[in-house]
Amino acid sequence: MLKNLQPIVAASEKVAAKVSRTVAAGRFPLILGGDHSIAIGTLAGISRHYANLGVIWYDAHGDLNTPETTPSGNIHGMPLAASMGLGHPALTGIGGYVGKVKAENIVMIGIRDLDPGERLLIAERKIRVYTADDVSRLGIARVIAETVDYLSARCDGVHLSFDLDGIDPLEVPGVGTPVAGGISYSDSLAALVLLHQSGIITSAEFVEVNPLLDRDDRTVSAALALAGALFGEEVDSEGTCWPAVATSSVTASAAKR
Ligand SMILES: NC(=[NH2+])NCCC[C@H](N)C(=O)O
Repeated sequence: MLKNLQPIVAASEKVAAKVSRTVAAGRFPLILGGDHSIAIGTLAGISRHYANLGVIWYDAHGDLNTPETTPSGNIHGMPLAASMGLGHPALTGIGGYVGKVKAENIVMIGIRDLDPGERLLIAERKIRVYTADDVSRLGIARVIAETVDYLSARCDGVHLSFDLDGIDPLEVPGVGTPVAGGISYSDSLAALVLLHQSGIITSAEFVEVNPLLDRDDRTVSAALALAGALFGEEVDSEGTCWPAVATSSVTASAAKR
């Protein structure tokens, strides 16, 4: 059983059409979710403009389930599979074509919660994965450098699909499916600075921000700072990004007075 299939199909078609127009107009599509099912629409809208769209999937989860493998029926666990052409035809066919992303053009970062069917798919299709543990072991700078090298050699555009649950939930609690042991917020911010410097990112989305589950707006602020970093906003020595802290530092210094 797929939960909320019809409303998600309708929303995905709308997102796909709008995002496609944005790319066609030569502008940078930035999509803010919403749960990760939104990626079905964004990738459908973007990929038609590229021969080999690369995807960086920054996430705790694989989101590679199909109706056969899903443990929950939640479509936000399926967007990457659907974009590869696997799953329910109503989802794989969004935008009027099937197969938006090729397995060899995907790099997953932060992964630490995979269902059995997802593990199988990753192994079969040889999808490139950096787990959260790989990031601690290799360092974020090396992971991003390898990702940039790998994708820039084969892709004519790169979409960043950034799920806030890729970051450790102790730092960003406002997500629906938190998994312990995530990438630190400061490493994540560093990743976005490095991606900005690489110049390879041609579209991006930030998803799974749920203000109802947030504490002290931490997740909302993090998402704003990460998006800012992707566009070259300055990050200070503490790893905070100016647009997100501008108000809070003013309040903090006002409070001290
Ligand atoms: N975008 C997400 N938060 N996905 C979580 C997916 C969790 C689980 N693997 C499922 O398919 O139900």
